Amino acid sequence: MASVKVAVRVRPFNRREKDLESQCVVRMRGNEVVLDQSNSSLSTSTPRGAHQFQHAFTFDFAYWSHNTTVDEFATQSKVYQDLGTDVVENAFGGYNVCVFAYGQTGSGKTYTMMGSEEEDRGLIPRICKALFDKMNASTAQQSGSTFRTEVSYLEIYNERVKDLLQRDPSHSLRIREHPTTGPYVQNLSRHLVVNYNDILNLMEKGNSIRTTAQTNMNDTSSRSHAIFTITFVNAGFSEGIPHETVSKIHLVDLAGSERADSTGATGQRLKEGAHINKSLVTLGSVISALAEATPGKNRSSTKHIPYRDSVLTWLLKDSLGGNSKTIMIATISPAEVNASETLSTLRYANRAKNIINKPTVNEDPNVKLIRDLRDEIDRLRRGMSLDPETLAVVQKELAAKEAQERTLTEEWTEKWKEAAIILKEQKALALKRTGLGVMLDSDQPHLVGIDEDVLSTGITLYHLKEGETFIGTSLTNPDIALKGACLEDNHCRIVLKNGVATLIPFEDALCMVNASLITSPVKLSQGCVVVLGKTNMFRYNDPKEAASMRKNNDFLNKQGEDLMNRSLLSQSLSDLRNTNRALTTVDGKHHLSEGNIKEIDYKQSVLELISETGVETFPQTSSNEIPDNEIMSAKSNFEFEPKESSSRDQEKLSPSFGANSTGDEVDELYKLICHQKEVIMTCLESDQCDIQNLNDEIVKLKNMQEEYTKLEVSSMKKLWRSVHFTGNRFSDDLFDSFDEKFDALVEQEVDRRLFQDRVLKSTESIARDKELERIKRDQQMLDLQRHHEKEIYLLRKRLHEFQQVNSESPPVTSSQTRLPANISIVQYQLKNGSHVEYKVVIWTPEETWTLERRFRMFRDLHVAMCHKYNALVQGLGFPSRRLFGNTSETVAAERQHQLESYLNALIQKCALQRECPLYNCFSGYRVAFVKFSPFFQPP
Ligand SMILES: Nc1ncnc2c1ncn2[C@@H]1O[C@H](COP(=O)(O)OP(=O)(O)OP(=O)(O)O)[C@@H](O)[C@H]1O
Repeated sequence: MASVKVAVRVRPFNRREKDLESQCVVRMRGNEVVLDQSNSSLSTSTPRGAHQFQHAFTFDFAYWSHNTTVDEFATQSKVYQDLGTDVVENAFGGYNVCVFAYGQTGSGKTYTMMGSEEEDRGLIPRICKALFDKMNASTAQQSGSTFRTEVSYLEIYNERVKDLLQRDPSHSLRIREHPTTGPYVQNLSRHLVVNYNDILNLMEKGNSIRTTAQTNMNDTSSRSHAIFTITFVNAGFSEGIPHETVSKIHLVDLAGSERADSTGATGQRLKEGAHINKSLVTLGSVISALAEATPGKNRSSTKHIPYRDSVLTWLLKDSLGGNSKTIMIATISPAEVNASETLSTLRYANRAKNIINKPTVNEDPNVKLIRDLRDEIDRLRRGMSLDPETLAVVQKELAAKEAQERTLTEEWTEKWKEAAIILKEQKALALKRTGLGVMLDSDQPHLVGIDEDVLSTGITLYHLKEGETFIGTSLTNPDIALKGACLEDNHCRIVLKNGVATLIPFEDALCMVNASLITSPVKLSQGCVVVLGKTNMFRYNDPKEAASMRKNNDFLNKQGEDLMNRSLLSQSLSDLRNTNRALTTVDGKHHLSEGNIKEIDYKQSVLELISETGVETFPQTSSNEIPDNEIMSAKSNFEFEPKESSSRDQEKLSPSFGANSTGDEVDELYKLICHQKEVIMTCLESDQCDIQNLNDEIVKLKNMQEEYTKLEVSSMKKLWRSVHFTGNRFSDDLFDSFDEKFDALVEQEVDRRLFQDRVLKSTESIARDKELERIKRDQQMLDLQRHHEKEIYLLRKRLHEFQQVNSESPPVTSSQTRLPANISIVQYQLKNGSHVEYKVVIWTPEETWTLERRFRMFRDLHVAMCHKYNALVQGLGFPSRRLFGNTSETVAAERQHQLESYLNALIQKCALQRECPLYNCFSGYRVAFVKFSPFFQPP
């Protein structure tokens, strides 16, 4: 049994409270919180009278974060030390934990739970960091424990549950109740995380989706309850006894309780507020009901707990009065204006102190059974020495228990080992999104399967073990089981030692590394291509070697040629086996040349294609050439072993084979291909080359070329078949015809590659030119815009001077007052590595001055303006608050534009208001701006 721990935190005055010159009515003495409340600050229900009320409450912790000047000031770090460290300890101990922040809107819940900038991080990121630090320390000490951490993040908005970590969080999820583990959200995504950064990224992603809005009380008010859940598994052996615990850590940032009048909510905001209040009222009822329930008695029979009355309480059922160690943080405002809401929060928190939970260690049931059996065995062993009469019975029982314990331990150990391997591999693997693509990466040496089967759709990644990894067919039960042509049962092994992988082929096994046949051990290096048998192709990756090569620019010099060979994955698989001869190096660059391609034994692949029909083919040779004597022997085979033939087959053997309809089709197609190439070249050479159009034409050409190859191969197949089935003489005509077709195919292939090379180069240069052109155009536009802005102001200045000289000139109309200045944010800079400062230039007809302002100052300006000009400023698109990444380049660049537009829109809108110091301003701009807001005070 453990009661809910309750902490109270008071925040600094916010701008509204400062503007109202509110008094601080909260005091703290140790863990006691005192609220001094005069009748003026009481709610309307309080009786009138000139009394001063004092309310004192004692909590487990009281945090004074109102002003930094006093010693008791509680920082984010202090709050973490008191509350967060316990959360981490309990998670490691296998307990469920829940931390939730409750309080009036704008009282500091999100600040306490999430925090903001690096040094101001709140409880959730600090807990996550400590959790991983502890896991890493435990792994470094080789404690034998393995960990698995998963996170999920949801929000309850208008009583609907949304997944904050899904691409499309618009749908709402259903809540179900498991008979033993309690309520859960069906289909909520769970994400495996292996380090702190993974968690931060997910948190940032969720926070950016979370529903927030601006209210009078808070410029980024959370309009939903958010539950960040970490599921943490800790498994391993200690002193020969297995242990496995699972703990759930719920970190909850509730939406704020609010009064419609103080938040200024209407429409959607009012509806949200009603839902928020409803669930918080239910939370209050649950807390009251639990607090009133007598500890020790069966609560459900004595008091109904209305968990199901709201989604929030239903989901937090276990955390309130159930299996969890729970902490409540009540956040309050120090101001007199909020005294009645502060009192209600303190009463709420005071009640929560009385909730008694029943936390238990969430141990794997099998592990628990093993431990119980061990205790039982120890007890039986002790009994053996004491009572010789019952010895036989005890011995029998002991043997049975020991056997049961052994089996269970073995089973668990197996499961644990497997889980540890999977976890290790999962740790090594990372799935990253890169633009439209998804990149599967690993930090261990591995082979990536390149499947020759066009129907295969997945990617296979094989990690290499330290030591030996055997590769063969499934018959020998190797580490990597493959199938395919020319694969030996025991094909090869890869030895990984001190980060170096060596491929050792078994006798007669067909293994190639970078297209060279290997018969003795070969060291594998980053990017090399391994072919095992005829159809299994892999790329070897060694992430450490790749990193060091990247660092030393090795891939640009020393191993240039080798790496180019490796990059031949873009070539067809048959070619890849012959890459050594497919390229020549001239001036360090690689070129495909006709001669080289002739050397690629293209004939070999065509022969392979033909052989698919089951027709005898020329035997293969290691040099991939077809020696004349082999052809002669094939010829004689056909001559001396005649086979029966049909008259249809006979027809096909006609010497005029090349002139049949297929031949015409081929010729026609060839012409079309030539024409298509013309089309593409014309498109490339034109100034208006449209890339999309070009791509379509290239696809057409590719299809034609494929069709051409297909037709040629099929005509050759027919030829072969006719020779085979008729047993006819292998005439010189036929042989020439066959040879001719080979040549045509080879020529076509050479042509295709040269053309492809040419198109590629032209496309790249077009794309580059277009990009440069675009950048130049943008720059010119920008310069022009700046120039115009300057000119407009000079003209306005002259107009103004003219008006002053000529006092009879007509008064300025309000439409002329619209733009008293123009504001540009010309650059931003990272200061002291901790925050970004934006350089703001204010151009007025009189003068120009420059300011350096950080984001926080813009926000203060916005809050002040909202307060002063209200609805006018609300919709101006002030950039939303980011919890993390404020110092990142992307966020700063994005904000630069947003803030610039915001400032210009702000002065445009406000300058039209009579009460605004910029209204009808035609001189003394600087003074008017400073009066408008101290933000514009020149340095
Ligand atoms: N302890 C604190 N120290 C400094 N600033 C604080 C503190 N607590 C809150 N603030 C500031 O007060 C403002 C409101 O805080 P926050 O957004 O955390 O309130 P909230 O209770 O989460 O509000 P809501 O319920 O509307 O979401 C923020 O600008 C925040 O930076």
